[in-house]
Amino acid sequence: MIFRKATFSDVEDILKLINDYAEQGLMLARARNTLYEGLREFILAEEDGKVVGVAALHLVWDELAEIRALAVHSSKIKSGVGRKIVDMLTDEARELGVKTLFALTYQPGFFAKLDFKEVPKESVPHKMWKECINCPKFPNCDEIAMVKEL
Ligand SMILES: CC(=O)SCCNC(=O)CCNC(=O)[C@H](O)C(C)(C)COP(=O)(O)OP(=O)(O)OC[C@H]1O[C@@H](n2cnc3c(N)ncnc32)[C@H](O)[C@@H]1OP(=O)(O)O
Repeated sequence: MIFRKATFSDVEDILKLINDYAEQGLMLARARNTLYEGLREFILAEEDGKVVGVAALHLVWDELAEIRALAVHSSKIKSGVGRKIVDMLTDEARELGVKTLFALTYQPGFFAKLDFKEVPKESVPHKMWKECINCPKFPNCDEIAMVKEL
């Protein structure tokens, strides 16, 4: 398995991976245009030419960044792919000077394993929510806020 930055030729595979889970209500769906615009944020896992895992590091504000769009193919669940991708994005965040890394998720147990702590949504910086207005669930967010101080 190799872990690498995403390129244009990965877009359709990434969309399918994310949006299949979105249909099950496990994560938010992505539109093709936003994926192109944010393509440089993505790291993926590839095995036998197939994309089997993906996630993005999104910079939000001064020293603040988000792990988003994390998805591992069902055939590779619980084999360390998600951890490896989030660890790589965490290293990248550190290099950039990020001090607070967060995720909004329905999988707090996974993020807890990676030393993220659950926090009350009201306690997180307002800047963290600046893109929520574009979310179909706004203002009724039911995701859990997980934070890791770097
Ligand atoms: C910010 C966001 O994008 S939230 C969206 C998250 N994505 C989804 O829910 C889509 C569907 N789910 C998935 O794609 C995967 O199950 C993921 C991304 C949640 C986890 O990826 P995996 O590659 O299976 O996790 P990985 O194998 O690296 O697990 C790391 C550790 O977390 C544990 N773990 C994995 N998933 C979970 C979970 N859902 N709940 C609790 N613990 C978990 C593993 O057992 C492992 O523990 P260990 O180190 O003690 O062995």
